[in-house]
Amino acid sequence: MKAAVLTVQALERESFAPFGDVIETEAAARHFSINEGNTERYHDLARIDPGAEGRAIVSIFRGLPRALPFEISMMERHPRASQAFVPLSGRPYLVAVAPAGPAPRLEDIRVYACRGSQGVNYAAGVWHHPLMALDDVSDFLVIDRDGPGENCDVVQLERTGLITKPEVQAALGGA
Ligand SMILES: NC(=O)N[C@@H](O)C(=O)O
Ligand code: NI
Repeated sequence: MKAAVLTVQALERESFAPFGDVIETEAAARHFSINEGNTERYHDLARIDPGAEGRAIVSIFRGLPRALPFEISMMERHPRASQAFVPLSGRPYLVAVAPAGPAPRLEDIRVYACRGSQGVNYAAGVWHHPLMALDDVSDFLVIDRDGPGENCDVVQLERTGLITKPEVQAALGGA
């Protein structure tokens, strides 16, 4: 069956809330001045959850750019813990997510175009596609879990979806 073209939307806090957190200054519920006024603290932006017996770890993922159009044919989840991606290279990237729970169908998937100033934190169990960098090799600071037990389930989609360049450009505002 031919892959269906997926709608791409701009990442913002409210619409992403069912899947986790957006890590950006605009998403801060609280921010306040520290260091004698030299620094503004955008406070508590994401719920980092290493799960029972887990330890939160910090890594850097160096992702090769995905060529567009890109076919979404699988999704994964980390049932035991959250996983956060914060872009370090300042470039846009893509996120595809579906609610935690049963294996996602194509119609359950939401695709977001993320600016290089926006990070995401997937709540534990939220289905997502592995890192989708765009345009050039890009680094991401990743906060997720180390610990006992398997923490990555993968599913193949019965119907695949296509992420196209026009959809991505429209969501990024032509950026
Ligand atoms: N495998 C791995 O650590 N990366 C994925 O979890 C991902 O979401 O990119
Ligand atoms: Ni992951």
